[in-house]
Amino acid sequence: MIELAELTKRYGAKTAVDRLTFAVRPGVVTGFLGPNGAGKSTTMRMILGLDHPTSGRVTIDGRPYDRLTRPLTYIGGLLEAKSVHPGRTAYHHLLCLAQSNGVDPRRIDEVLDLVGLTGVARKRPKGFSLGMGQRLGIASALLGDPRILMFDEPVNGLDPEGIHWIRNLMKQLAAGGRTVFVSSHLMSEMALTAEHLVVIGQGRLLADTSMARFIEENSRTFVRVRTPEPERLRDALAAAGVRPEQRPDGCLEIEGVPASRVGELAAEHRVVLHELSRQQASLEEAFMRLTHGAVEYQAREG
Ligand SMILES: Nc1ncnc2c1ncn2[C@@H]1O[C@H](COP(=O)(O)OP(=O)(O)OP(=O)(O)O)[C@@H](O)[C@H]1O
Repeated sequence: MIELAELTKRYGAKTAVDRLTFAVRPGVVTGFLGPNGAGKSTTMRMILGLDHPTSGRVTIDGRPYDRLTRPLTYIGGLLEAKSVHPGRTAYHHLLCLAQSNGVDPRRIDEVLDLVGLTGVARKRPKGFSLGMGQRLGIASALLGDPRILMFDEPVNGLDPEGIHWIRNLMKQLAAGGRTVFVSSHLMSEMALTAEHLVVIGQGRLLADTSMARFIEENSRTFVRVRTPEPERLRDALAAAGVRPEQRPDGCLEIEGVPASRVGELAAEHRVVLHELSRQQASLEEAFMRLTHGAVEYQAREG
């Protein structure tokens, strides 16, 4: 488990991370979201001991990162910035990490195989594509077979097959009881991967909740109906105290009543329906609604 308590980081007058308190628990993939500059990378760097908090603390299974012996066996991290020595082959990069963390070198072939880099193990990463670099970063994170994994934008540069692979890998790791904490700007991808969400804006915690609840609480859910007899349906609904809203495309929208009830009322009054569906906003819409006031860098519309 990763635990943050009042974690704060200031750069001069700029507060990048502002009293963040939350826990990332095992068993589910936890998504970490926030607009550009919200403080996600700074938070992740502090978790891995790469940046020192101005105040507050963060612990990995109860201990700060710099107090872990053989840290790679506790937490594996993939951060956006590449930290691969350009002169070493992929295999040697992993070997150095294994040796400094007391990891059995036999694990190297396992992780290279797992990320699909066995064929280029003896090549230098400077010739790697962005996607191959990401895969090597993921191999490094998995090397110590840690209970906690943290990925900053892991799908960056990956092709659709690679994205599918990393999504399933994260889900499998979580299903096996590991703690998986992942940031991404791709909302559709996050919606498919994470079960729990932590959302920050301007360094502050905005939400720490399940994916389903996050969407429900930050969006409008309604029933959409299309009928060739809108007046008759409107009367049938009005008789039951339900007031639909007419949309320019001819559909009716109804809030606060389940789709099943709308269908029953239409059936009772023998009104033909061409469409009856429950509409819920996407994660992207819910995210935009919640973070609207916390966006630091915003382009002008138009
Ligand atoms: N070394 C630094 N010195 C000064 N300011 C910094 C430094 N690192 C980060 N910041 C500032 O702290 C804030 C948070 O940055 P951070 O990179 O953590 O955000 P982020 O959520 O990861 O953003 P993005 O989604 O764009 O990657 C930003 O305003 C950034 O400019």
